[in-house]
Amino acid sequence: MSQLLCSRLCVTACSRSLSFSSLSRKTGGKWKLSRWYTSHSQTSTQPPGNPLHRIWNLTQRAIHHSTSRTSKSPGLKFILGPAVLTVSARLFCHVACCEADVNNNTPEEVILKDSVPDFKWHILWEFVKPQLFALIGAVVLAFGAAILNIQIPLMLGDLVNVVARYLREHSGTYVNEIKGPAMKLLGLYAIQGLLTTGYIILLSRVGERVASDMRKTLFASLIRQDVAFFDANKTGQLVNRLTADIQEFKSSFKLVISQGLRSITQTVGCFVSLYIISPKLTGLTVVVLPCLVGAGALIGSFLRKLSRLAQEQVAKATEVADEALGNVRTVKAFAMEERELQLYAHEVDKSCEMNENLGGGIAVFQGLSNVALNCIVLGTIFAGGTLISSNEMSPGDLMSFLVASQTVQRSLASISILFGQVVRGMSAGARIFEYLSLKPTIPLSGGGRIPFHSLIGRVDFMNISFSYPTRPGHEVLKKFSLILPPCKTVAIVGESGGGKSTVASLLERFYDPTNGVVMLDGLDIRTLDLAWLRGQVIGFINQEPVLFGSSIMENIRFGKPDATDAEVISAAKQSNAHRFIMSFPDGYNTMVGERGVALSGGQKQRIAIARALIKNPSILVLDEATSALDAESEGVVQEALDRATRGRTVLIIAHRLSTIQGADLICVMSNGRIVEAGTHLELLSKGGLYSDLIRRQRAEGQK
Ligand SMILES: Nc1ncnc2c1ncn2[C@@H]1O[C@H](COP(=O)(O)OP(=O)(O)OP(=O)(O)O)[C@@H](O)[C@H]1O
Repeated sequence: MSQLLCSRLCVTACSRSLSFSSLSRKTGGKWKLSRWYTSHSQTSTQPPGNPLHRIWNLTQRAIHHSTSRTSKSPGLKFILGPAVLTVSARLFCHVACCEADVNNNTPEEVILKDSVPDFKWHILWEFVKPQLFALIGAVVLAFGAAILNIQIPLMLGDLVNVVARYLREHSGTYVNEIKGPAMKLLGLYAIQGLLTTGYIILLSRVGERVASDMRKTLFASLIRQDVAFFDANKTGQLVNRLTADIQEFKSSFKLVISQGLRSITQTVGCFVSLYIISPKLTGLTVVVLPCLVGAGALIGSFLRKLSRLAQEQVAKATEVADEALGNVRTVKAFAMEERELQLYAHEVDKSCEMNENLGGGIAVFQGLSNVALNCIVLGTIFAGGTLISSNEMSPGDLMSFLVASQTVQRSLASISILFGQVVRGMSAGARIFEYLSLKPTIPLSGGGRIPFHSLIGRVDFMNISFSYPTRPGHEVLKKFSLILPPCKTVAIVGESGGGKSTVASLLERFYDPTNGVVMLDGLDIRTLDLAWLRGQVIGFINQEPVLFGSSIMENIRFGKPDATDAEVISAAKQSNAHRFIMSFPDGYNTMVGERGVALSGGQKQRIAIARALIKNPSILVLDEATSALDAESEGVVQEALDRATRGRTVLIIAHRLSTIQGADLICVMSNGRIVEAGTHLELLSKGGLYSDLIRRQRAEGQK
């Protein structure tokens, strides 16, 4: 907001200067010029008859004296001060505006919030390399546009000098006099327009291509990470890298090339122009500059602090609402609506108060900026007029100084905004690159072998010890050993948290054991091709199957991307899904909704079974596949599972003991170890943990 205001004022001041010259051409008279300027000052921001008006008249008289060469100027010392303000106070306003960039994080905030990893230039280079020609083109065009921008103030000065000469000498016709420099200027504007269009087109092409390459590479890198990586990193955070961070990086990248290059070139170039026009004014500017930057930084940091506090308060209020709405059933069950309402209202009131304070701060700041901006323009005209009257400057020089100083101010303001943007962009880039250079500890491809012989399907867990990487101190499996004989069904039961699902995860090679080996047909699974192992050997069905938001056909085909429609239908028939699928109007083309919301639990489970069966796996892992279903659904799904498990090595992780009584081997797990093993009848006759579990479940079932 404050920046907007500043730019508006900057544009106003600039357009005043430009219109000043153009009107002088149109009217051809100095007093008309003054009337125009005075009336504009009055109608836009100044009350009539204010001191500004008087200063302008004095300046105008000085110009008049200068052109008629009849009088001497007042002392230079009285006028240099205001002129210096032209550049420096505008800079002050811009710096303060940037500091008070209340809607964005400032560099310091970004640095404090995240511990930013190193920015890896070589990774950026890999993305930029394919776009190098377009990028060089954009840089050259942007540079050209900036160089022309340095020329424009000087040419405007020439134009004003022509007007002034005409006023003085009245030689030739006005149009003839002005035609040459005006046409040159027009030509310059046209070329600058073309260069600007060209570099923006090229730059946005480069930016978009770099960003889309980055997105694809980042997604590829993320999706290939192992499961442990996803245990340690929140999904929201990862999605943020793909969206917000890449967007931020792209904006910064484009801004640095366009605005950065242009602003630096213009600042240096226009400073040289300012020095050539008036070394004294320029010298004083350089002296005053640091004080104003300091003052701007102080005001800015105060406003920034207010803004941060207000934002934190808004976040607190949102948190309260989020929690209440997210747990609305609990809130209602305890009749706590009123209490939640009060909590929310309290936080919202606090945030309102803080935002009002911030608004007040910004308003005072903007008021000061406004006054400063107007004073500066007037100061320059006053000072410039005095210099003109002492023959140290021509009216054209004054024009050039005004426009060049405005260009410097705008460029410096852009650079200070840019600095924040560069820090934000580099932090975003560093976070993206951090994930790009990650290597998965269990790579999907990487030289693993595919056995030549057809699989027998024997699995050996040999002396396995395992801790999850996110909890290295907590040993989940302790010297765990188990054999899954080929084409037999082995069930694991036991207390919650005993490590049953962990066994299945190790077979899928979601994790590697800390000690011990998992063997498939006598081969260490770490030596096998992982994509083959997961894609063709092992079928996995868990308690809450996750479907993708596409059609039923596509969801089943997820198990085997090259499967024909006939194969999909056959898998659906095996899993008892065909009939219900055909009862939908769109059949296999029915969309299942996000995460399968448009289907019942039993229907989703049968589609998941079809998805696992379509790849005809030698080994099937069922992790509590029926425990979330009601009795009726369980019957249909169980029937499908019985059919699916025939002729395969099956590992069942079970809660409901009724579903595994027919298993060839039942293992009871406790505290990361197998404590009992045998058939259902053998274990019952032992009267140990298993019969306890059965007794408890029967008792619960009778309640
Ligand atoms: N991704 C993980 N990261 C860290 N610890 C985990 C992770 N998954 C499971 N654990 C821990 O490992 C232990 C065994 O969990 P596991 O899921 O294998 O038990 P379970 O026997 O299948 O339990 P349940 O029957 O309740 O599903 C538990 O203490 C659990 O907290």
